[in-house]
Amino acid sequence: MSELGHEPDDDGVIVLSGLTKLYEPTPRWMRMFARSHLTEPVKALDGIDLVVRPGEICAVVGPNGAGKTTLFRIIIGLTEASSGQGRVLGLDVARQSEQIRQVVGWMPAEDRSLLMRATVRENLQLHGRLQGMSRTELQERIPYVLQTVDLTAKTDVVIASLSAGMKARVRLARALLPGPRALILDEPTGAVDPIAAHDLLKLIMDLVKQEQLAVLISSHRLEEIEALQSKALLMDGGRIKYSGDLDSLRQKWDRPQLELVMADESATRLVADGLQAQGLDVVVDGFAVRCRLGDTLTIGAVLGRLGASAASIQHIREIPMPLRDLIAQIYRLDPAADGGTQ
Ligand SMILES: Nc1ncnc2c1ncn2[C@@H]1O[C@H](COP(=O)(O)OP(=O)(O)OP(=O)(O)O)[C@@H](O)[C@H]1O
Repeated sequence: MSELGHEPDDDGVIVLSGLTKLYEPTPRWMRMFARSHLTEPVKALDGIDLVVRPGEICAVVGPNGAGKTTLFRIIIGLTEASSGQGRVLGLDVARQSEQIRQVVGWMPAEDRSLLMRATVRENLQLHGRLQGMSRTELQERIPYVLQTVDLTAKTDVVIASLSAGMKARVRLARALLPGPRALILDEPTGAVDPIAAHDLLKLIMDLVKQEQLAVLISSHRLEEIEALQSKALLMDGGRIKYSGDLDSLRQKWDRPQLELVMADESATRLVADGLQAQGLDVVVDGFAVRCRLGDTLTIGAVLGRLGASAASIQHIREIPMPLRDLIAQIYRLDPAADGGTQ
């Protein structure tokens, strides 16, 4: 085992196994003092297994309360797991959180963690010092991380005057300060407009490639997750609904739409009627007819049954399901999806 506890036969940077978190009810005596309290235990995580390797992005997706933030907080040692094991580069999340924070960059969801009246440099200096970095280290590292996130020109500007996109990049720069091997990004584009969000994600993808970082990222914007070409961990009520790459998820659950385009209205009507006669739900849009085939029908069989009217079809294409529909389908329809594959 190396200085960092890395085990040579283990290629996962982040390795979680059977991670469980139970938030206990607030003790009775404390309830009257607490702003909010729990009367029942809450199982926020229930047996989470995950491996994220160097150069890999894993998107953690789930509705509010699914357990995403709890998972992240356990990895960086802000919350203790109730059972199971978590390792980052072989370091134990429960016992070695200080060392873990030196190899993991954490980007929290909100700007609240930034000092609004201090400059970008002052924010990074404060954060670095709190993380135990020396002044000399910071003198070298701050210009480097600001250049990485393209904020050199804003080094001595106060945070309050920056756009939401720039503030997000400051939070990313802060996560990069220790020269991390892994990044944990909680809703990095939450308050950011779509163009700045696109640039931020592009930056993250380039960084992952160049520095072979292992990344865990949560986002409610599923189109962003698709663009990241990441693995996905779908969570619900603290449990895994699916774990694996997006291509396999598509292969397993995608029910693409079939679009047939004809040259005129009468041909369109004929084809639409022919599809309806096969029991398909049909949408007509101009001279295009769209339908989903379901699990059992093939395009060949459908066209064969259309008979002579198939000759009037000018163009056929399959339209993949948008990722949000695909994921919604997994959450809605498929209890058997629980646990998925790695
Ligand atoms: N400190 C806490 N004490 C008690 N319960 C908590 C605490 N933090 C989270 N929970 C509960 O644990 C569950 C998971 O919450 P968590 O914040 O991890 O989910 P999330 O997926 O990050 O949600 P969101 O998308 O809303 O941020 C929820 O039921 C939440 O109410």
